[in-house]
Amino acid sequence: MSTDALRYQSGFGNEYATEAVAGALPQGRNSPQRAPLDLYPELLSGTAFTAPRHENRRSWLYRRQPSVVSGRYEAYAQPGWQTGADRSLALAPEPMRWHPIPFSGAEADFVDGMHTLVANGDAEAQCGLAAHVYLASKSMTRRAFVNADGELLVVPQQGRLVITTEMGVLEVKPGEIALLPRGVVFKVALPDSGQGAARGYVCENYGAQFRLPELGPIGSNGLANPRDFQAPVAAFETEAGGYELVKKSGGRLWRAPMKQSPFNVVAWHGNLAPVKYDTANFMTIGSISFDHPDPSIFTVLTSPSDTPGTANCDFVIFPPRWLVMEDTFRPPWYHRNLMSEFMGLVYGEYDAKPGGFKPGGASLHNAMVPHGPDQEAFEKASGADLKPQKLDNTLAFMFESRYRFIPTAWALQSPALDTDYADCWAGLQDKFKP
Ligand SMILES: O=C(O)Cc1cc(O)ccc1O
Ligand SMILES: [Fe+2]
Repeated sequence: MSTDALRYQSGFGNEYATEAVAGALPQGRNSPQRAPLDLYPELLSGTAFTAPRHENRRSWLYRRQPSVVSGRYEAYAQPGWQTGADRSLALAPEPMRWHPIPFSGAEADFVDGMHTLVANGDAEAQCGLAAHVYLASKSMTRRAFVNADGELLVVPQQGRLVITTEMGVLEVKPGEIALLPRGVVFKVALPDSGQGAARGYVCENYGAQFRLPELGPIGSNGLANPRDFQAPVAAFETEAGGYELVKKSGGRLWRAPMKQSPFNVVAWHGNLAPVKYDTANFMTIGSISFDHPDPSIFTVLTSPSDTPGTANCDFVIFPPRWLVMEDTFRPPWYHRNLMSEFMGLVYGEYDAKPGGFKPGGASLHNAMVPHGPDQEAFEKASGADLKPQKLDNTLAFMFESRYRFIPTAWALQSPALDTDYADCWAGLQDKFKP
């Protein structure tokens, strides 16, 4: 598959249709007695057949061999990739933070380089998510991956990724994100690997699929606009030879040999598709009067739970923006939240933690754990001249969930764990003047 001139189809959850060879898509029906070019029709369902129409996601793939043609699976060891909450862990209800997660020096591809930092919920119960960091130094070549446990939201922090999927190729760089549906086979190449390894964050969402948030009184435009999402056009590999398919299923990894490339889809149509999105296209809204608004105005995608407004996961970004609020403490307020907050930083500085939170690091503020600006941010913002100010060259993000996140043993034992994190608030004085 050539990546010279990647082409995309615009939109989020619309009915895409694409063929790498003209005439490969059947017309007027999905499954003719013999499909054009003798391809095999295969249905990929991302929701139950009977999901309401506005939530229903499925695509028809027309391929040289159906996915069922596969060797036998055997267990595959990847101890870094954990699934669901480990409730045996007694964890003090304290704020936690990690310095940039260091590269170990060990050669690893995107799958082997995946390390779970925190997880909640239960993949079998289809609720919750894991937040992973990938540390990858080599491309996947004759190796592909598929996840039956959840969809993957990939947030590159360092290095570009070329993500070859069954449905075509996506290229993403830091500042962009990729959303890979549950069940779609993909592999990840590192086009910049000569310049060092690739690092980024992944949200593995076991729950309802990410979708665009409701806009309410904002109206019919704004935040992440659907047309800025890009799905790939159909593309398939022609090189002969086998593959290893690694599959995550039931919290375990498995591998099977395949005689053919799984990237053999010649055409597809439907509304279930991998997509990419450039956060530079996010139409950011903020206060033009006073007060710091709730960060829900920065929601890019939301995975709802069965309680309205109480997300399984909100993917929220803190992009470059103007601050103009009058008589206002402009950074985030001190707060305690019912929801649990996992944060990462792609580049720049985060205004609540200008010194201590670094790109490639992470923080965790679980339900009702108090947090807010560190002392440095508090003092700067309480005395600042409130002229219009551009927060520029910055991109932080949050995976916010109704379920408490449990760090993994790997994250707790990591040298990147910032054991002095709470000291950033220790100097805040009682300045009350009765
Ligand atoms: O805690 C954080 O840094 C994230 C956050 C940002 C914000 O602007 C308001 C609330 C909130 O939880
Ligand atoms: Fe917060």
